[in-house]
Amino acid sequence: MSTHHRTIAHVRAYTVTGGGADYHDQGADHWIDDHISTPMSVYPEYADSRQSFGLNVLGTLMVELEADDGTVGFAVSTGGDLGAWIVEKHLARFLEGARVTDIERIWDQMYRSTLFYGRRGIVLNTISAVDLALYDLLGRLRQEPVYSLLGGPVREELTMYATGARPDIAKDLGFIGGKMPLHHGPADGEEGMDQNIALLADMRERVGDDFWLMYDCWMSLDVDYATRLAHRAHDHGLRWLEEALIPDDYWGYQQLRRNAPKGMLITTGEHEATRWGFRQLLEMGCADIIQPDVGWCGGITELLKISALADAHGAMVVPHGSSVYSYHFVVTRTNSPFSEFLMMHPTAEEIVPMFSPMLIGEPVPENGKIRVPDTPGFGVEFNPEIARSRPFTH
Ligand SMILES: C[C@H](O)[C@H](O)[C@@H](O)C(O)C(=O)O
Ligand SMILES: [Mg+2]
Repeated sequence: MSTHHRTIAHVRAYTVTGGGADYHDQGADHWIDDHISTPMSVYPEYADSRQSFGLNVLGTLMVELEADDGTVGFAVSTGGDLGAWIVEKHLARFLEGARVTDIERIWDQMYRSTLFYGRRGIVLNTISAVDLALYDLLGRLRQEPVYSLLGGPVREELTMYATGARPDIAKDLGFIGGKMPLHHGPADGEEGMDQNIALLADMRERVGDDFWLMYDCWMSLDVDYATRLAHRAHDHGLRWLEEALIPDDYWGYQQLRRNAPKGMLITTGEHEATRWGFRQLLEMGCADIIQPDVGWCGGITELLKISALADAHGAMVVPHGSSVYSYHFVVTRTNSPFSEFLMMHPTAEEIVPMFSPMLIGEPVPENGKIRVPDTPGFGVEFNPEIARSRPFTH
């Protein structure tokens, strides 16, 4: 029977804790939780650790789809119990019995049916996970990698930059640039601002003039602070300033991009979702690079639309994290010239797979490049040694 006639027989949603797709859920003493500037830094009791205000409360959501011939596709995103409930109690009805190839209709039904409580956030993370699982299933049924389903690769391998505390080590590992978390925001005053600049200056000294350095501000600044930071950081060759403001402040981003020194890129979109959210960013001229996370913005089905919109606006699309799910997309688009690799080693000194230890076969950069797996679907398997639970059924 051709794939076109295959239907989805079973939908199952599992949750997993301890790293993986919820990569912020790490142990103690990890660089990713070490006094990073956040929107909660205005409250001193939550300034030292993001886990202290609950960044890791969600956990990983794993969606498994089984076709009527027993073929199983899966995907993971951030979503935990809440996502599992949405899949089992609400979205499963649009999947079971539907044709595996009806991806567009399924997305539309998931989106429309959840509008009264959805639109973005956890609901879009969940819709994304289902959509990615559908692509994985379709790839496995057709025995093709997902990038082939998307029109095929436009390049042989991906060029990667690293996000972590040690751009100097990232340079030695062959990455094209290093993005550091910003440690101090407005609540830390001018002293904090000086420390931000001192760290950047120190890194610039270590990596030389040609290596890209970026600051990830994780939604924690205001326009005035971000503008001043951008101008001081420009003296040290900062390539881009990322997610300086809260995602809802489109007007602030518009102003910041106007204020930024010539040559410095303003980037955002990691916590934005759907073609409509990105339309707002693009039409208002908020960013030079948009950074949708394919596990949060609506999945591949939505990222295709977001990417086309961005292309027409002359903006690059450099997806946030999301491992194989973004690699298969990025390799098919000319307006996504490079990719992010999140350094999940506790001190960012070694390369470990981004969603480690959850996936088997997850590719890692070698000399700063990734070859996207050509095995069916996204080319990864769920690690059977990882405990998962199924909190709800239907
Ligand atoms: C390093 C940042 O604070 C975040 O943890 C990370 O998720 C991010 O924003 C990124 O762009 O990778
Ligand atoms: Mg970021």
